Amino acid sequence: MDLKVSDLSVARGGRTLLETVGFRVAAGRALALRGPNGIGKTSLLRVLAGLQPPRTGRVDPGPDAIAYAAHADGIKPSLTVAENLRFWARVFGGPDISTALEAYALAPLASRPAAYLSAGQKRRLGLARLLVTNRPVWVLDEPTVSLDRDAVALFAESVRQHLSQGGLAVIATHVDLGLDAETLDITPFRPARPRIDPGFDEAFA
Ligand SMILES: Nc1ncnc2c1ncn2[C@@H]1O[C@H](COP(=O)(O)OP(=O)(O)OP(=O)(O)O)[C@@H](O)[C@H]1O
Repeated sequence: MDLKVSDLSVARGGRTLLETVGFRVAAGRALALRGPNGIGKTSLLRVLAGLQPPRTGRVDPGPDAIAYAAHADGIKPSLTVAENLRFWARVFGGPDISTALEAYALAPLASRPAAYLSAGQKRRLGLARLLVTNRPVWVLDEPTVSLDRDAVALFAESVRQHLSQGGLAVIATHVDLGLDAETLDITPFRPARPRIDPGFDEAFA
């Protein structure tokens, strides 16, 4: 399955950030989104994931094919690491959690409540969640923030595995992830003149 984005306009807080965004990511490929702070990378990813509507344009396939991982990873603090993963596996109809635990070296932490995890451990749990979603399109916002070098390597290996199984990934990042990814700088999609759209109903902002 390929991801096709066409003629997308992205707004945040009533302001159009990006216009006529278009790209295609083939199955088995990763795309790294680049651009300066505040350009609209997170906002674009939120549109891809269906968390906010585009002003114009299309994303194919829709949110049901997409697993999104961002800063607030939807981790339930009172559940343990294993319980969090089992919960998501049930919600998404995904596989057994053992692969996810192993991929992010989380087995020693399996019975620890998520509330007690360090920032990097939380991030590993949020990324491990992708592996129990069974979804082909990964949309990742700064996935390596808080990760140490070993964890970045685990992440890169996990993405490689996903791609080798026919998945694809769109990753907003400021760092080189060591992946064989194409790069798209979204700066040219900034509107030439500022556009305010006070009437635009930005649901789920
Ligand atoms: N809820 C919101 N309401 C209004 N404006 C917002 C909201 N969230 C973000 N913005 C603004 O929208 C613009 C784009 O933000 P976004 O987070 O998409 O940028 P980014 O490219 O991901 O930045 P960074 O590289 O710093 O993560 C910024 O100017 C930001 O201040």
